[in-house]
Amino acid sequence: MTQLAGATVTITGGTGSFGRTMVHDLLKEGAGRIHILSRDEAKQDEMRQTLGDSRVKFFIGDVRDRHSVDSAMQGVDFVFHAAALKQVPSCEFFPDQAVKTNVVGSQNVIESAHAHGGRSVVCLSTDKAVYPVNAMGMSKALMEKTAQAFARNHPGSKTVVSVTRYGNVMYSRGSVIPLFISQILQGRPLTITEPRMTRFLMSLDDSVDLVKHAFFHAEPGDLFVKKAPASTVETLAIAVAELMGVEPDLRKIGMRHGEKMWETLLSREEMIKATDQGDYFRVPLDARSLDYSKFVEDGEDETVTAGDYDSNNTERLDVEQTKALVASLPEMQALLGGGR
Ligand SMILES: O=c1ccn([C@@H]2O[C@H](COP(=O)(O)OP(=O)(O)O[C@H]3O[C@H](CO)[C@H](O)[C@H](O)[C@H]3O)[C@@H](O)[C@H]2O)c(=O)[nH]1
Repeated sequence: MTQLAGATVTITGGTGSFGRTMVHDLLKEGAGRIHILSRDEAKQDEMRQTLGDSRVKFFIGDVRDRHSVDSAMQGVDFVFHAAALKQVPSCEFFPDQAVKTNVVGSQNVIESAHAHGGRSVVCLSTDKAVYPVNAMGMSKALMEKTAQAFARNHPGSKTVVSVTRYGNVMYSRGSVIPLFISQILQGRPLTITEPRMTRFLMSLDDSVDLVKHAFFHAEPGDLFVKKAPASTVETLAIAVAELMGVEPDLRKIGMRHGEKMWETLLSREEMIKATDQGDYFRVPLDARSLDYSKFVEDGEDETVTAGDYDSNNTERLDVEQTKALVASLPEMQALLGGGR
């Protein structure tokens, strides 16, 4: 029996793909109550009917509204904070909205969890928060800083706040694998932005593992990433085409606005401090309390020699390995098993 048995868990953004995967897992683990806080009543209703489990309670609200956050935190033990604005273009056009949800909203969640005596808060971040080039990544980077500042400024708190950073989720809504599949089904060429571009490849189950690892192992202000392989987009396109039984027909469209050639899960400054925990890297909080000298007068020599952990230098999958990984996804198995 894990520590989740009988526990009350609040999930913000609980009707999204991360939230749903987490709910299924928590129910299996014997969680006592699960509080879902989210904005969309239709999605909540659909989820309520599909789950049919009275342990899951639904709260309509918005992380921007502290009062609504408080109502979902009654009796809470664990908090998984997944609510976010995460689309690159919408955050680019409305950065103030990204700040309200991703930064101010996260602060509300953390402070509310603290006020309600929560044991552990895990905030979901993204590789796009490292060396960010777009407003989505920048606002997520500030969310991370907000979580770490809470830990630094509340040393005696019984609420442990940590961050998990995540790469691309394979088969998530609007992402490139379902796009390639729909292009294949329509007999169209696969659009590739830039063949050499690399991305970490992760599954939703990996994310649940990472969050649970953080729930139980985090010290205040810790940041965790799960090690993951990567492929180029060209390899990914060929792999999907071959799995679907068609000749790869690729059309290059060029890099899109606000994207990078590769993503970084840990910067070199973080890699210097990181400890290798097997499947995970843990980066402890930089707990120098308001020590301005480290930012101004004293540098660190190791920073020069250490390297990032990014989708170019992690394990690189070839076409066969990428096919095996994509074929293991439940969505892909349903598609291939059901015929085309
Ligand atoms: O037609 C396309 C579309 C995408 N890609 C490439 O495929 C990779 C993955 O693209 P996704 O769109 O699946 O993922 P992104 O890394 O671009 O980011 C996506 O996931 C983010 C969350 O991390 C945000 O939700 C964002 O808005 C969303 O586009 C990228 O290298 C991209 O350049 C192509 O080759 N062809």
